[in-house]
Amino acid sequence: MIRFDQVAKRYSNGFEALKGLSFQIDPGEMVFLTGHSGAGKSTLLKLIMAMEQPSRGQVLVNNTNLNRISDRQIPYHRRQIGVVFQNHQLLFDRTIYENVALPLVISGFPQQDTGRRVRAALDKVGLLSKENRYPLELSGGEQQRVGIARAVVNKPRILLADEPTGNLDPALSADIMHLFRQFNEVGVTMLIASHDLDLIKRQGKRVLALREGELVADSQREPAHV
Ligand SMILES: Nc1ncnc2c1ncn2[C@@H]1O[C@H](COP(=O)(O)OP(=O)(O)OP(=O)(O)O)[C@@H](O)[C@H]1O
Repeated sequence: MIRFDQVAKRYSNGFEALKGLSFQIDPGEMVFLTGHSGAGKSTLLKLIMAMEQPSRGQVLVNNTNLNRISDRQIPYHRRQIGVVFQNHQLLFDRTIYENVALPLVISGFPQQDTGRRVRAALDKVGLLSKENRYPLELSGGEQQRVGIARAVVNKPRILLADEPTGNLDPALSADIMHLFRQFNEVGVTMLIASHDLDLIKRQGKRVLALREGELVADSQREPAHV
């Protein structure tokens, strides 16, 4: 569950990126977040990750109020959340296997079980045969799928994606959406920030629309109009 109660975010330069947002995403939902460049989408995702703190209001994730968690609890909180970025942020001097294993290594996951988990994640994204290759030997769509395998290797209950199809052509973007739906079908809560309104419309899922830091539409309650 993700809940925002009257959340505002003012950056230290005084800019108010979010202006009093309230919404709730239930476990197992798949929701899109849309809005113009600068509308506040990445800020909203960073608040869920506890990478930024709200300047007003509260963010709750799985019943934990992020205003109240200590620095020590933050790594545990982040382990429950997988994140997929537009530019996938892979390490180019490491193999596909090593890139996907990284979150497990960081969290101290037992080494003897790492191979099984990494291969299960690579299998889900259809890249099991490429585990010994390096990122630059893969296409852009394949690199993005490695980023998704890395995001799900910890089996997070929540998956966030920030413009995950921004660099991909329509066919590859549709493949990525198909993968996301498969994760959602096994219970992963998904929040996907995207500008691609056509792609979003085709998914037939709930859409939250931001404009200048305000929630201007929630398609569960009214038709989205951005
Ligand atoms: N650390 C920061 N300090 C000051 N202002 C910031 C900071 N991060 C973001 N902003 C500003 O907050 C606003 C919202 O940014 P944000 O990245 O959340 O938007 P976005 O909707 O994700 O945009 P895009 O689609 O272009 O990534 C922008 O005007 C941005 O310049």
